[in-house]
Amino acid sequence: MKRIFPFYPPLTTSIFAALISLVSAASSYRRGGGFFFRRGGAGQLSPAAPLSATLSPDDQVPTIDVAPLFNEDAAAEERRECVDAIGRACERFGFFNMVNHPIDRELMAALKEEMVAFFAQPKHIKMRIKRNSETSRGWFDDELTKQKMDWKEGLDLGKSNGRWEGSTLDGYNQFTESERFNDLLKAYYGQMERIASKLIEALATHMGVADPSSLAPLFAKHSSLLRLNYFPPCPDCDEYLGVSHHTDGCAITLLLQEVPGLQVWLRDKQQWVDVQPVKDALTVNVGDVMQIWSNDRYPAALHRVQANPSRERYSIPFFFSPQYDAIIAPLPAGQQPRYRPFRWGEFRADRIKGDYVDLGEEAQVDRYRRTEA
Ligand SMILES: O=C(O)CCC(=O)C(=O)O
Ligand SMILES: [Fe+2]
Repeated sequence: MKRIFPFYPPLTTSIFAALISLVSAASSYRRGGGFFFRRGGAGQLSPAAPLSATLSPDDQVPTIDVAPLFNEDAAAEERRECVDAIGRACERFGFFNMVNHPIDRELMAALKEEMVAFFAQPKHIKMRIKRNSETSRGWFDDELTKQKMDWKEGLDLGKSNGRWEGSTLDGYNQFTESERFNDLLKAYYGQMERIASKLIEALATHMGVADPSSLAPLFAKHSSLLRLNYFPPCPDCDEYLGVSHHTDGCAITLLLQEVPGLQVWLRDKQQWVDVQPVKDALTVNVGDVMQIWSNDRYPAALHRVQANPSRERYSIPFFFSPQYDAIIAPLPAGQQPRYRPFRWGEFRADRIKGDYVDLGEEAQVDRYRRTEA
């Protein structure tokens, strides 16, 4: 298969250092085992669990042309079809690939180039911006998902309360030493904000919210996270995953990925399905907040990333989350709400507590589920 990124020697030293590290940095955006996930025994969750051959082409994550959402001149019918396709994909898969999005291709290419150069630096340079007990943002190579070390490195950056500067419950940004890279990250983040807002509006439309633009104020001062992932080749793919199974704790995630490895748990087939990268597409998935807003109509997608024995992989998820003071509650009128309202910042703060100490199972949005529902 075509290598998308230039080859850089795997940074195995940092990974081994991470493996023997006593730091237990539980993920800020990880959890799994949602209520839709019926465990089929440990084997089903293990990295090497085989995919069954019973899938049909209908069971593949759909690719959707999203141009009508962004084109002012698009016919209403075209826009409706697009919204329908997105809604249906979110109901069944919690995932879709979107093509014909308006992201600047040159910006994407430049960002990828800088990302590869960043992770190729020696560990002691990356350590200068290591995330720590004061800030959840920066570089890391000690991510735990489901209390298990992920086979990857990452770099987290994002606005806090709508600003790049300052410190909030997520901590503060630690920028890289490359001004060009920092500028590209900010520019890309800006494009993600715009596209994610449109997708939120599309889903609000699909679920019949009276004013689909009414969610926009909940993101006015958001603290969404841009994460850069680097997955070095892994000598023991039977033992490790790039990222263990989890759902994303945001509203929706927009993911740039070019090398296979990502899989989603298909509930109706009770098996893992590859989320194949599509050229020039961005992959979108449903997070916990959207599950609650939709009152379970769009369940947060349970997904994982397989490790690869020979091939490097990079990915860039953008986790679009509401602002801290947003009250999250199911939106559809005329339905029994399955969750009680909660303040987003409270949940986020609890999740961050698990970042630096292994507190066992992380905070889950399921704690807001009404037992009588
Ligand atoms: O790398 C990917 O394809 C997905 C990564 C992911 O799920 C995450 O960072 O939350
Ligand atoms: Fe994820």
